[in-house]
Amino acid sequence: ALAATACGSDDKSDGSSKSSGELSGTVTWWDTSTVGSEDKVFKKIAEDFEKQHPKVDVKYVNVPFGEAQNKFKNAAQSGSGAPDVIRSEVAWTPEFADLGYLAPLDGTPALQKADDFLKQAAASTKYNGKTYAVPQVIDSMGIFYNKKIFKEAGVEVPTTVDQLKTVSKKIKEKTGKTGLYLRGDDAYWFLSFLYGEGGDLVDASTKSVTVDNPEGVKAMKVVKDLVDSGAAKTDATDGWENMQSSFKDGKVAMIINGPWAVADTYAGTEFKDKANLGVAPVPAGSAAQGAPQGGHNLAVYAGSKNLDASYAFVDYMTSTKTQAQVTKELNLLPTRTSAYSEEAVVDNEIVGFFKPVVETAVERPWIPETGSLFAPLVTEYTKVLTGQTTPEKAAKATGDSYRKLLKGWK
Ligand SMILES: C[C@H]1O[C@H](O[C@H]2[C@H](O)[C@@H](O)[C@@H](O[C@H]3[C@H](O)[C@@H](O)[C@@H](O[C@H]4[C@H](O)[C@@H](O)[C@@H](O)O[C@@H]4CO)O[C@@H]3CO)O[C@@H]2CO)[C@H](O)[C@H](O)[C@@H]1N[C@H]1C[C@@H](CO)[C@H](O)[C@@H](O)[C@@H]1O
Repeated sequence: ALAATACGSDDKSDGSSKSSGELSGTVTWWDTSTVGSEDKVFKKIAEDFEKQHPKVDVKYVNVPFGEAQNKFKNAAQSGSGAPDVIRSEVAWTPEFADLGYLAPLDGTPALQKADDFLKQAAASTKYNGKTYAVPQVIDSMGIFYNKKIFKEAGVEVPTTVDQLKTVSKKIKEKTGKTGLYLRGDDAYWFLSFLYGEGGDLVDASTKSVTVDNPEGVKAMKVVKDLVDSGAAKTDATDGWENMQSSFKDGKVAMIINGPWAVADTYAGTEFKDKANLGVAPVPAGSAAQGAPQGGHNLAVYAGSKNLDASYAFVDYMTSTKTQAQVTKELNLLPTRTSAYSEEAVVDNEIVGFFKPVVETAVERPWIPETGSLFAPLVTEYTKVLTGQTTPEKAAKATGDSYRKLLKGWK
């Protein structure tokens, strides 16, 4: 069991007494994991923590990914209703830290064996020299493909955008199915094509906006061409559901996705036989190949009335053993180096594929504004894919929005 820190008075006004080092009180945890596939695993692990700390009551609250960020900011700002612990997406963490909403964790029981965390995962938890969260999962993206359809069409997995078009054409001819479902309502699905043209959204080292560089315009042309050529299909809304159901029902041969989608994908008719799911690197563009880095951290609300139990909970939820259990049950990638030598992780095929992908994933700038780059981008990205604007106009409009957001950037 996790020994609480022995310092401090036995009885605290906030009801979290630590007599004889025992933790007590309530820890409210906002989890953003996917309901129906991930949430039950995380809920069960939280209950295991309660068994180790009978006087602690973990109030598990599942808050949808699309709502949690603003919900937390509103609650933290108003000083009421914020949880003790939040599952803070990698881009939310620097923003929450900058706003003063997160408790620094250096030197607390929440952050044990800090050098055991992958450096890419730890990067999003550091802000102004302090650590404001503990990495829980790290992820990136790859091509998910249906081996049966590929076999039927007699094609190999594409390694470039050009091959993606050729392969999709052949799949259409041989099976009548569309090659790729390209998610059109979430700009995260644009990034690997942007990186493939040698572009990026911004360059934090020179404080310059780069999304409207020629590489950015080219990438917008690439994704437009995938849809216009019939290689890919897309939707302006309900992208997650449409992408997952098209792939799970065998209506498309490929999607681009990450480890967080594996549990849901395996529930599809096409993947009852898990061996039918193949995963491969995202296709290279004309200049480069690269996938974005994502993931989630656990952070403690600066205004928590039960810091001691919250620290212990975060440590438990991100421990080597817990990470190995999450990999075993959900195929998610650990953030602790030590977890990668746990038996359940060593043999995991999804981890085997995504570990090198994560290690070479394109680093994002962990500045407070980094998460805010997606809303203006998705507006233009969706319009390009649905023929409502041109690649040139979309890139320029996005760049202009970024220059308003990033004061003083070129
Ligand atoms: C627009 C958003 O832009 C950015 O988000 C980026 C994000 O930065 C990228 O990294 C990437 O995230 C990956 C993610 O890394 C990857 O793990 C996975 O996550 C899985 C979980 O694995 C799965 O367990 C489950 O949770 O489900 C998760 C999601 O499936 O997939 C994610 C990609 O989906 O892509 C995000 C963009 O989507 C902003 O950060 C905001 O989120 C912003 N939304 C705000 C917008 C506000 C109004 O404007 C609104 O008022 C606000 O309330 C909204 O918050």
